[in-house]
Amino acid sequence: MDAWHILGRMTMRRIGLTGGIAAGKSTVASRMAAQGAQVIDYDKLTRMLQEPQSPAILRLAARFGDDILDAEGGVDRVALGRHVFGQDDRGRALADLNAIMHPLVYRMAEREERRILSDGRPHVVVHDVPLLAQVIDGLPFRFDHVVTVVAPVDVRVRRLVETRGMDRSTALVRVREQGDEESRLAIADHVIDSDRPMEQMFETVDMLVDSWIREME
Ligand SMILES: CC(C)(COP(=O)(O)OP(=O)(O)OC[C@H]1O[C@@H](n2cnc3c(N)ncnc32)[C@H](O)[C@@H]1O)[C@@H](O)C(=O)NCCC(=O)NCCS
Ligand SMILES: Nc1ncnc2c1ncn2[C@@H]1O[C@H](COP(=O)(O)OP(=O)(O)OP(=O)(O)O)[C@@H](O)[C@H]1O
Repeated sequence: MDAWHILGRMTMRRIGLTGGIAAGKSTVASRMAAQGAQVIDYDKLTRMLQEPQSPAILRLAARFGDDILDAEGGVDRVALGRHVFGQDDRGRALADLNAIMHPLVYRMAEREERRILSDGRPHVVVHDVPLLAQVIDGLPFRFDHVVTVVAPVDVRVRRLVETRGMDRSTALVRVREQGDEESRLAIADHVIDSDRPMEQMFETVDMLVDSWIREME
């Protein structure tokens, strides 16, 4: 183990955070940040890597065609989504998308973590990864704790309808597409139920962040 990893272990707690669509993961991540945690948002990293000039662009266009590009030369995510999810060879297309995106996303996450730790102070670093249960074995990180945010299917569907303007049947399809709640629960050592009043949920989040800070003392 090199000096960097020894230093990293002494000065950080690394947390994996996940949850199905509309389960409340972003709400929990924001609360963790407000309590002093540093959050690395993998969705945001993916979107940055799909902007013009990114090293992912040429490879995505070579695999999926120039029509996945928008007028500025970034990725048109709706068009890319159609290529990936709308084809017969969906499994193959998804594997190819992952093979292009994942190494780049992980490298950015590693860089971001190094930047956070560079002040030499102890940090709770939260990796906010929507598909954590699927990718956890391939990540170049091991987590001290994994948190999964959950809510019942009907609550998540209602949230998608009320806050994201989706119709009920589309919302149900989106929730079911991400139906693998069991694997999200299997990797978790803490489960946060977002089908409780916000203040109660925040109390749980605050207690967890406090306990991780104490683990570093
Ligand atoms: C395919 C893309 C362009 C579609 O974008 P769009 O904004 O239209 O939809 P959104 O991101 O909300 O995804 C739609 C649905 O597909 C699922 N999905 C997206 N990417 C993946 C993936 N790599 N594997 C399995 N399911 C996926 C999501 O969970 C969601 O339910 C986008 O999801 C994408 O770039 N995915 C790759 C993500 C990735 O590799 N992330 C790395 C971090 S682990
Ligand atoms: N405890 C709670 N009580 C009431 N509403 C909540 C609670 N937790 C989250 N919500 C609401 O649920 C909705 C979805 O939450 P959020 O955006 O955090 O989900 P998400 O899991 O990040 O979703 P996605 O992965 O789709 O981005 C938001 O409108 C949020 O305010």
